[in-house]
Amino acid sequence: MEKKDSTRPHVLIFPLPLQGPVNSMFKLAELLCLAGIHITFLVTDYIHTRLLRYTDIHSRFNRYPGFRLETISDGLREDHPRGDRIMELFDSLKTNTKPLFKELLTTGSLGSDKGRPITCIIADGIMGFTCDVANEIGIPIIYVRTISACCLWVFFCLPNLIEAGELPFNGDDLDTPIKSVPGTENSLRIRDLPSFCRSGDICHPSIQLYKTERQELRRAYGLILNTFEDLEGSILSQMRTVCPNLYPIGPLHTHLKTKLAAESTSPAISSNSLWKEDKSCITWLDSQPPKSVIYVSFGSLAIMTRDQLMEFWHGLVNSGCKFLWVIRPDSVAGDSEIPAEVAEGTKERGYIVGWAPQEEVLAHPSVGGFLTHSGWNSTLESVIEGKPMICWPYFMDQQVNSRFVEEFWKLGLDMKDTCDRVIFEKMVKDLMVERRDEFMKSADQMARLGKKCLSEGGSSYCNLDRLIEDIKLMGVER
Ligand SMILES: O=c1ccn([C@@H]2O[C@H](COP(=O)(O)OP(=O)(O)O[C@H]3O[C@H](CO)[C@@H](O)[C@H](O)[C@H]3O)[C@@H](O)[C@H]2O)c(=O)[nH]1
Repeated sequence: MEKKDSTRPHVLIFPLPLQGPVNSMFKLAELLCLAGIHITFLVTDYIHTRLLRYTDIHSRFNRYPGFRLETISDGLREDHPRGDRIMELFDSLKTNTKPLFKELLTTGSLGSDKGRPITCIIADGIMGFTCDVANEIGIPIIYVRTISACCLWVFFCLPNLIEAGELPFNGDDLDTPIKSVPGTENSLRIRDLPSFCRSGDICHPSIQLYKTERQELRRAYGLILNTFEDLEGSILSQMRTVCPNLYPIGPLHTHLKTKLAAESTSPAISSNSLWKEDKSCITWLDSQPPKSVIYVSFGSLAIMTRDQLMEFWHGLVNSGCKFLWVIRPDSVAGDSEIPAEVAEGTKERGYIVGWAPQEEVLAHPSVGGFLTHSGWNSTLESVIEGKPMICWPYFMDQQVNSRFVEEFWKLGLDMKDTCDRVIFEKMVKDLMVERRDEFMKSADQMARLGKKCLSEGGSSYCNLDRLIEDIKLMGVER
């Protein structure tokens, strides 16, 4: 018998309002839409304004009649530098957005999509207030974390690190090995832990926030991760000992492309970018020899000093490699203009844009390597395209990711804690020429495994099927 509309699954998706998480949660939303699940996607007003300005999000989701975009306030002034002062954003979400979220779910329009109530919430696990509300009103919640499993595992182990006296760190030697993160074979050093772990203060707000992740994530029905077994299997096994119901369904962007291709549906032409994409760089790449270009981008939040910019510039020029460099207008501290020397000198050797269509860039045959800040989306996008990386982590999970790239996965070089033109020049030459074969062997293999896990019977394919089944059951049970 046909189920009544009111028992059809209707998922509310609420991402953390930052570029990386919004990006991957849209991919997840589209994967669920393809499975016939109704989605209400909740974004903050700030994110909504940028999506309307830089994407054609509405026409893109038009093909899914069950998709709706809704907005909520993050409680901050419009000109607040959210990306720069993330803890203030977190605090405001908890204080100001939480009551609005509850109101939307209990009295507002969210639950009234033609009589189809919300049957499941999928929210970023760092926004624990969503779980408070979900539990209060009796809606099952599944958490998502859009960082790597390896970083999340370090968060899970923070209480162990504190108990063992490895944190707070009051020493001088950042190469001190870490012993209280099982499964990492003592290969992590203090410098490879999330940046806030270097603080000698146990009361540091980030330590206080992330040390509760293990308990926090266990409050939810399960945890969705944008990763895959062949990449992070040993860490996922460790995580399952404390958080058994994991859904590793990544890499999400390729998972979506694979599903769309299987349905003979054209992939989305628009992106989820919160900046204006400059597609002219693709034309420039078209004119370059295969694998000759190093792509340089530090994601949506990282900020460098003018000195650091100049060190990178000289290193790139001295390496003799062509480069494509994303310099966001807000990415150089105190400077919105690219120095004339850099702009002028780049004409011969490379191309600079304010924001690139990154997935397309990394898939381009002319790109041979990636200088990245090691944000998790960028890392996965590089892994799946088989492009080796030089990692210059800026903060948080990026410190852990960059260590895994070099030490565990052998996919590139970790340049954390230094920004020196000579070191960088050598690394570019190693990545692109001298040690190319060594890196390409691991990169090709991991890219192959990353695609295989998305084909029928593959781990991410099966985990997505399981997630969809579980969501559908929640719809029937409510
Ligand atoms: O010119 C550009 C630069 C980036 N991107 C996209 O922007 C996203 C950037 O995401 P990510 O690489 O994860 O970096 P951040 O924007 O810095 O992401 C934040 O969120 C991530 C988790 O989602 C964390 O891993 C990071 O540490 C955190 O800084 C990626 O999908 C890129 O494809 C573009 O489209 N064009």
